[in-house]
This record gives sequence, C-alpha cells and structure tokens, in this order.
Amino acid sequence: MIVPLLEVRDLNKSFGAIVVADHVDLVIETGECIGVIGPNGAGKSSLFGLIAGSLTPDSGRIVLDGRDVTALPAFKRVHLGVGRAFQIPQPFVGLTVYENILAATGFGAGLSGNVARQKAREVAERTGLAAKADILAGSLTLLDRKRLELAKALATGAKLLMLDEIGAGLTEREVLNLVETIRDLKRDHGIIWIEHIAHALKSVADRIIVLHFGKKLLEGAPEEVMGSAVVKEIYMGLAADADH
Ligand SMILES: Nc1ncnc2c1ncn2[C@@H]1O[C@H](COP(=O)(O)OP(=O)(O)OP(=O)(O)O)[C@@H](O)[C@H]1O
Repeated sequence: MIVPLLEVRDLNKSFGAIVVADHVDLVIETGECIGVIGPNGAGKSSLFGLIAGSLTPDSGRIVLDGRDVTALPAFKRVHLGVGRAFQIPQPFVGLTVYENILAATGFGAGLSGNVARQKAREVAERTGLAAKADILAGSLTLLDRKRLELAKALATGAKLLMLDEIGAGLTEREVLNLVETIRDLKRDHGIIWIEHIAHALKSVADRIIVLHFGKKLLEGAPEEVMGSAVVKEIYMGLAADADH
C-alpha cells in the first residue's frame, strides 16, 4: 500500500462562531503540488496552522508519512518533515544567507558539523542563493528573501513544503523566476501552496482546492477549478461587495 505524504481527514476547527475548517479532507503525495485558493477569511492560513501544528483542531486527523501527528507540537512536526515558508520573510537580518540556512539545518534536521554545512550549501544551490551565500540576509532583495524562506524550510529537512503566498509583492518576472525553483522542488517534495497569483499556481499545481468559510468547495485540475462556476461566483460576489 502506498502511504501518502500527507493525509488530512475530516478536520474541523472553529473560533467561536467562525468556522475555519469544516470537515476538510486532503491528500498530498510526494511529487505533487496542491494549490489553495479562496477569498479573505476562507480559512487558508488556518489550514496551514492546523497542518503545521500552530493550531489545534477541534476534531479530525493529520497523518504525515503514515504517522498520526495530530497531537504533536509544531517543532516535532518540523522534525518529521513539515516545512513552512511564510508570506513575510523574517530572516536573521544580521546573519549571512549561509548562516541563516545553517541555523535551520541545526534546528529542524538536527544536523551539525560538516554534514550541516554540506546540507546548507546544497540548499543554497538548489534555491538559487549559492552566489549570495555570504551576503547579509538584511540586504537581500524581496525575491531573494523569498528564496531564503524556501531555503530555510528545505534546510529543516522538509518533505512537505507549505508555501504561504510566496509570490506576493514580486514583479511578474520575479514570480516566473521563483516558479521555476518551486517546480524543481516539486520533483522530490509534496507542496501545498496558498497563492493569489493564478497563473503561477496554474503552472505548477496538479490540483487546486477552493476553500470558503472553512469548507472545501471544490478540488480538481487547475484549469477546471479556475474556470468553474463556483470560483466565479465566490470571487465575483466579492468584487460586487467591494463596489458598495
Ligand atoms: N486565532 C484566531 N482567533 C479568532 N479568529 C481567528 C483566529 N485566526 C483566524 N481567525 C479568523 O478565522 C477566519 C479565517 O482566517 P484565515 O486567516 O485562516 O483566512 P485566510 O483564508 O487565510 O484569509 P486571508 O486570505 O485574508 O489570509 C477569519 O475570519 C479570521 O479573522
């Protein structure tokens, strides 16, 4: 039997009357990228929090590589391969790119010495940061800060990469540039990606899920989902609201 990288089963979470996860099911295999879309407040970040362990579900299960991690704290999930790239990069600005990556190898993957240094160099190479390894993280461009977010997640030994609007704030050309790296990382990782830049998501995602009020309304091939009546209704409804 093939064990999926991530299985989310019947996940539920509310903050008082606000439902952020409503019977959510999700399966991700290594080599797959799942896009997550939905209007503001749909529960996208909450879903990430639940998978990463910064939020506790009311009910449901999260299974990583066949192991039930629902009750595990976030840092233990990092050790088991959950890596998260945040929307607003927050590197140690006074450390170099290499030092930032090296710190993540120690924290997440528990590496030290030459093994850690080798891993940090490999990660810098894979994320396009090798030539900038000795630059202070505080002086990086936004694109390179996003790359460093990816690098830190990889350095922790992530098998599952959770990307939270990693394209936000980048120019068109920079987004295309980053998409190439994400596509390469998909080969040997599972990726779940919250993104508002539709063409970026479409070019990498194998499936897209639509969240609305914490409920998974739709899941399917990118073209199919983006062109669906459900998506048009949700977003056009919002646009109409915004006009008033
Ligand atoms: N800790 C919390 N306590 C109370 N309400 C919360 C908490 N976290 C999130 N919420 C509420 O839950 C809802 C879903 O929030 P969430 O951030 O998951 O949505 P989102 O789809 O990521 O939205 P956005 O696209 O704006 O980031 C929102 O109404 C938000 O205000």
